[in-house]
Amino acid sequence: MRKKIIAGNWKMNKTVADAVELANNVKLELADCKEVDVVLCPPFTALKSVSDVVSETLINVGSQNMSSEEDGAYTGEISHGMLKELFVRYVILGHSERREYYKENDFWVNKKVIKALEKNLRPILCVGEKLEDRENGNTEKVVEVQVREGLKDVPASAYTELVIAYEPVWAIGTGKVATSAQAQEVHAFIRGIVKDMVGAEAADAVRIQYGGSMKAANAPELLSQPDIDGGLIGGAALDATSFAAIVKAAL
Ligand SMILES: O=C[C@H](O)COP(=O)(O)O
Repeated sequence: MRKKIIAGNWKMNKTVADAVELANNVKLELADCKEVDVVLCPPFTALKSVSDVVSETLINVGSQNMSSEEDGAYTGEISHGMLKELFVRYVILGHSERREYYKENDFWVNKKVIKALEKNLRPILCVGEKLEDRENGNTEKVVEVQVREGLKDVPASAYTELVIAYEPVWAIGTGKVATSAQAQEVHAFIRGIVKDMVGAEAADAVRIQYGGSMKAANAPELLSQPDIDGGLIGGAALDATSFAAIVKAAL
């Protein structure tokens, strides 16, 4: 039985003061939540403060990116060591906004996934098709390449640690949520690719989150699908009550 995982991706929102307030409000609702893995992913600037707020709770902290390199002359980058020092446990990698606006490609995303696993951080690998891919019938083709390339050379034993987030780009921040049937179909497809890559045991163990306009109202149906193991939440994670309602839907 896979434990559900609900992660809030705060994206480029929240000053340190706002982040502390939000984390405190989430803590009031979810500090002792054992049944679901809860992860807060604030901007880099608020990681330390949010880690401090949730330090005595079961809530995890994640970052929204990570460098594939160790350290050195990489202006603007943040390394695994810097994140671990702030008690970061999860790293979102290959989010569609990074792929689209910062031209991150599967090669670099894969390097980051490998580095994160090597350093005992848990990658959340984001994959998903654009609207034109879906309209042209290319959803599976696009998602398959992102999964195979993003997870290239990852051993079967690591699939209990990593998380895949299926985020149809057309559903992100648009209010257009994939239907539970559409999402389930792609999640089952992704699990099939993992099975083909590294075997049935890893495919059964890997957690696959859905992301894209998930909120309290649609979460119960999405989360009741057999291959949907959680959510990567954007907009609805910026409010503690709505985020907590999604976590409660996963119980
Ligand atoms: O990382 C989160 C996703 O991009 C979903 O964002 P959203 O819930 O605002 O659509």
